[in-house]
Amino acid sequence: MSSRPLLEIENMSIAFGGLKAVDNFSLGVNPGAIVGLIGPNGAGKTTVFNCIARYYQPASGAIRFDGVDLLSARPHQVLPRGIARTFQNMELFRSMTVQDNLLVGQHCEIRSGFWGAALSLAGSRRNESEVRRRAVAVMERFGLMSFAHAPVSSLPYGLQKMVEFGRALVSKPRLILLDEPAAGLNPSETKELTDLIRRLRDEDGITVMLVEHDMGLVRSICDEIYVMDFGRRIAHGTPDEISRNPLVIEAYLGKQEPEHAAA
Ligand SMILES: Nc1ncnc2c1ncn2[C@@H]1O[C@H](COP(=O)(O)OP(=O)(O)OP(=O)(O)O)[C@@H](O)[C@H]1O
Repeated sequence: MSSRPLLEIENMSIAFGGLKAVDNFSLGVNPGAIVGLIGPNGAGKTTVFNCIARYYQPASGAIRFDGVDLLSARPHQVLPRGIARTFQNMELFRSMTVQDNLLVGQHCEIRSGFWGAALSLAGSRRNESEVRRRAVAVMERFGLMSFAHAPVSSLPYGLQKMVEFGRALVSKPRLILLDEPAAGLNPSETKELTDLIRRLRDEDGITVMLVEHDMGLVRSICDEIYVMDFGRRIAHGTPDEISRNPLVIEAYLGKQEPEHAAA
């Protein structure tokens, strides 16, 4: 295993108007790790993801992926570099089928646009069939095969979340960013999700970074946890260290119900 972090964020800051959403934040995610990013509502977690995904441009600081500067990348270059993500409020094409949702966003690999179709380029056909093969493999793994041709809107919420998760995997990312993957799931779906995330790391070697409010899930699968409050990093450590950290307890108890933080 390489000793260099796969993802490094160094002293990153970004403000919206006068609000420092992320304030001098640093983090390192080692290859093959499952890393949690937690904190009370509005702490800046999704903003960190949006900076990594290049939706937001930090005012200062650095982000490196596999040792290479990521801040010079445009949003559409992030997936080809090996970073995929899911969204807090699922961004799916609800009237499209499950299979088509899995293929959307893979256009960096399916190069069969106008010229590909017009010229019947062998290379573009090969790319397309490879991406389709991977989409089928993801549907099989996620129990979505029987819904392949159903519109996403016809699926129960838990399965819709699986579609979004699955879509992030079709590109075979090295790092996946999961934004509240367990939100809205019932306990048995959360258990399935937990097993799935663990298997992706153990069997596929995918590095995982997740933002999540379900502390049971975070504690059970994360190797390390970073805690944010008011845009700043207030703690970093193992799940046990984090659950005993007075700053973390104070950040949660000050803002949320005690049982939420202590869970
Ligand atoms: N595009 C934006 N414009 C203005 N303010 C923003 C923008 N994006 C985020 N913010 C603000 O930045 C702060 C951090 O937001 P962010 O969504 O990153 O928090 P979070 O930790 O993900 O919260 P939650 O757990 O509730 O999702 C919040 O005060 C939010 O209102």
